[in-house]
Amino acid sequence: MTTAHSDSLTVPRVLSIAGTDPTGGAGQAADLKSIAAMGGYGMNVITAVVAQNTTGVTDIHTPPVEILRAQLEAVSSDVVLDSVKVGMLGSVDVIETVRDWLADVKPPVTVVDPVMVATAGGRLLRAEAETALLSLLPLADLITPNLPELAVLADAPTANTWEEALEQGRLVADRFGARVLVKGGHLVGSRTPDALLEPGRVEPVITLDDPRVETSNTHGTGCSLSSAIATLVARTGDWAGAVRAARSWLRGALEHADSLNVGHGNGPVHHFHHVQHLLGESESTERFTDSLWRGCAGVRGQIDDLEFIAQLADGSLPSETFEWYMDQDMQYLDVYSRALAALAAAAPCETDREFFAGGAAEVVTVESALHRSRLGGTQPLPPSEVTRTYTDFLLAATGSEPYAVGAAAVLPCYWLYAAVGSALTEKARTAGLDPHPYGDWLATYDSPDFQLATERARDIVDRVAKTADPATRKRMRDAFMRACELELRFFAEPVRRAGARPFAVASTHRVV
Ligand SMILES: Nc1ncnc2c1ncn2[C@@H]1O[C@H](COP(=O)(O)OP(=O)(O)O)[C@@H](O)[C@H]1O
Ligand SMILES: Cc1ncc(COP(=O)(O)OP(=O)(O)O)c(N)n1
Repeated sequence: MTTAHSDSLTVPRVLSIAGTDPTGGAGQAADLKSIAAMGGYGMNVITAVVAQNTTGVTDIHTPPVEILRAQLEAVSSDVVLDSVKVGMLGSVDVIETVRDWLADVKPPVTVVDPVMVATAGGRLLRAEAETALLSLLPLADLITPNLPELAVLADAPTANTWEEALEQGRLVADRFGARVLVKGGHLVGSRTPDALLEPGRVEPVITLDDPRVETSNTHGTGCSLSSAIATLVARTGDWAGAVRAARSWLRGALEHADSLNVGHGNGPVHHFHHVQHLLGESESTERFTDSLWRGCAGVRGQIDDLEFIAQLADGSLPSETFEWYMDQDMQYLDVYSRALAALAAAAPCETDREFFAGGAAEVVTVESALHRSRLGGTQPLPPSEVTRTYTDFLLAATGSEPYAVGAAAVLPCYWLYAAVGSALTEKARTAGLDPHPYGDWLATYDSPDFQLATERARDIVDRVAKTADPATRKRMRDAFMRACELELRFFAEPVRRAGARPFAVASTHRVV
């Protein structure tokens, strides 16, 4: 067949004739995504309804050929087809119906992926249909078999080396008078070569060879590649260029496959990895901690609205309420210092170790000094239920959870205090209170040193999140949110308690 393309063909109309995959990684779903990803307009005719997922095929229903013929007729009687990609056919009847339709319609581009077996397991072409498939292949412009399929077409054992694969490819191209894309995805080794062969020609038109992408999420790569080529060649007529561009796109899809988190077996590739940045939340631009900060916006709003915060800002907070808060905060900080020391011990690098060890010491010396000077050397009250819950959580997160989760758990104590410190200082300045009754407390958290420490804590969480697996990132997110909620309760507790019963005033503190 010839390739009739037009330079003005900006959105090629591409028909996929294929089976289904309800998990969306292979077959008709992969074809439509790949066609769209390559800028084509995708359409599809279903050959078989396949019960499959990322772990294998469990059942196949083949609709009557009358409905297949009716689908083919419906689309080709209405739409001009610029390209057709043929995938799973399954049975002799289906093959013959599609073959007769192709012979009748003569699409300008026909790419046949001779689907036989799903890599995850399960036959997709009945054994007795293999011979019938051979009768359809002369209608193809390009055949894209994987190595086991190539062996069936070449009537030979599956190739173990690239040279053997090329030899079989030449034979198949000559036998069917069609281009063959020999694909090395099933070769053992660190590279994945592909070569485009033409009938009557010994040397490949083009050979492309890259290191294998380290991922087990390769479900549907063959379907995706063949429909991408079918789309690109319809636009340009350049087979070698289409193979090169489709392969390069597929490589990106494989590199981003692990980010999808679909299924428990060999998951799909990320067909739209190249446009992810248009969603405004690309992995490359948004910091992990930015998404955490957005996630705790509700809690931050509740903190801002607390009476405790409003009264701290305008200086109207009763001194005994502030002293009770300081008492609990001192107890909290003693534990927080131990949590930071645990992170220092678990830190994977010197920079983190130095940061958390320094933080542990700083909490004891600077912040506790502020508290002690305010409380005048009194013995602490029993910790409130909120204080105990928060400190127990921190010790568990930094003592028994992975380092990444512990680092996320201690971050709110830096970040929320830095935010509250700056906002309150600003409000206090606006209120014109000089001296402010709690000015020394505000200055501690608004100080450049504390703001810088907060930035460094964020950097650490962002860095460890980059290499964390999705499950750990979720635990980091959960730990961060839990700590934010406990911060809210911690800030709310002094006023809530003051309203609940008379205050245990400073005189109840025992002198050290
Ligand atoms: N891990 C991988 N890294 C890079 N390219 C791969 C990888 N696995 C498959 N490919 C490429 O995906 C395409 C389809 O591969 P293949 O596995 O041979 O076909 P099929 O999916 O039909 O079994 C080929 O271009 C192949 O080189
Ligand atoms: C309906 C359907 N068609 C084809 C396949 C095979 O997909 P393929 O892209 O060849 O790759 P694997 O996922 O099998 O490696 C399928 N599974 N389902």
